[in-house]
Amino acid sequence: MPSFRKQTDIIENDMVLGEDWVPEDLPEREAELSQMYEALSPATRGFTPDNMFLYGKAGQGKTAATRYALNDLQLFFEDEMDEDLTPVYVSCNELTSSYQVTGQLLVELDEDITERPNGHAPDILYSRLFGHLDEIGGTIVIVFDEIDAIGDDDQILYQIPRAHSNGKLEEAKVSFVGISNDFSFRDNLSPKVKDTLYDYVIDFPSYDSQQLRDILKRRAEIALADDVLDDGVIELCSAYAAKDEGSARQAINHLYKASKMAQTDGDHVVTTDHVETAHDILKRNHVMEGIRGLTPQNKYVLTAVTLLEVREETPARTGEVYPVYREIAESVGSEPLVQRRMRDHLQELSLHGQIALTSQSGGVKGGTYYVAELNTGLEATITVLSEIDEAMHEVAEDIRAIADMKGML
Ligand SMILES: Nc1ncnc2c1ncn2[C@@H]1O[C@H](COP(=O)(O)OP(=O)(O)OP(=O)(O)O)[C@@H](O)[C@H]1O
Repeated sequence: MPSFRKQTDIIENDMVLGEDWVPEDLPEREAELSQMYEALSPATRGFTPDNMFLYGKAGQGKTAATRYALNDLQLFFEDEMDEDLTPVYVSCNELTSSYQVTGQLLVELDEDITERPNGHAPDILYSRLFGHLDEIGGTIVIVFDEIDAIGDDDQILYQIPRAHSNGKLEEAKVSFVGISNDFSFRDNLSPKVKDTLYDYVIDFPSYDSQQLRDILKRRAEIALADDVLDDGVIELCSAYAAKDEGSARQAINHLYKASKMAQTDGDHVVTTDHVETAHDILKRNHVMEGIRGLTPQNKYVLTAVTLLEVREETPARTGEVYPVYREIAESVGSEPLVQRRMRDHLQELSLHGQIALTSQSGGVKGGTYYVAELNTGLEATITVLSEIDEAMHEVAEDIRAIADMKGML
């Protein structure tokens, strides 16, 4: 049973290590910020700022830079301008159409609207949106995070820049910042949207290990007590993040988790051992999140590959995975797919990173074929599979028993 015990004072400010903290300084993003300031600068002369798209992998400071620039512009407006600057942040995650994004914008702008409107004609929704924006007035910058979720349904990116000339907006000067991890999104916009946008496209290249170290040092100075980090802690957190995607979020999470562990253990110093353990936990959480998001069929196919793994029968060909998958699907009361469809699921799992598919040539008939093996931690995978439901729990625990017996865990 857990119990409370006296903790040491390693972390002085948890919020500084949290996701919403906006850093006071982003020296690694000076070049990107200066392009962003250029795009926003028309606002300081009373004109509509230019639209922009920010691209880069996860944790590269796109959101932090946007908040930083807009906070700064807001201060400028307070001191120098007769009108307000209003930033509006919308997460487009899971919003797959311009209609849904417009609905979400209405929810953000109007406190009386608690649910995204549904069933109205798009024009009505746009009129309501522009009516609200005009009521707010001044300069408004809408930040669309994960804008690529809308796919090719990109009307909203046409509506905003054209709203004045189409007579839909009278007062407010509105532009947007689109944030995305998908580099091809801007190129794949419809020609109508591309023609309308006067935009900046700003790339955020991935941080290297040295940059991640600098980011961590600055963060540790504000968040942690003095002299609580052992030699090598910052370096190890940065190295783990750099080895993956160079995400500052990942580096900060390693430091935060390791510091929390040291603190709850009653230690006075964070050591590289704490970082190693933090890394294992974060990696495991990541595996778990990935598996939880899979469809049931994907999970059965993954279970089959996991069983083959503990039987030491991987890498396995599709034809070898299939009977195992079939038996698992049937044992949990699900209709098995035909082999060809199951192969599609193997491919999906390989795209998501849970299994590795390697092509091999030769075989009886010649040509190439694929072999599959597990690409995630065995124990974490079995644990998540066992949490799906009662039937899967039994299957997964049988797999765990074999792995245990063979000393694989
Ligand atoms: N140059 C930097 N200096 C200090 N902190 C940074 C820097 N870059 C990123 N961070 C921090 O890293 C974390 C992730 O950054 P942010 O959310 O801006 O990434 P992002 O590129 O928007 O990622 P995503 O696409 O996943 O949303 C935040 O806590 C942010 O404050």
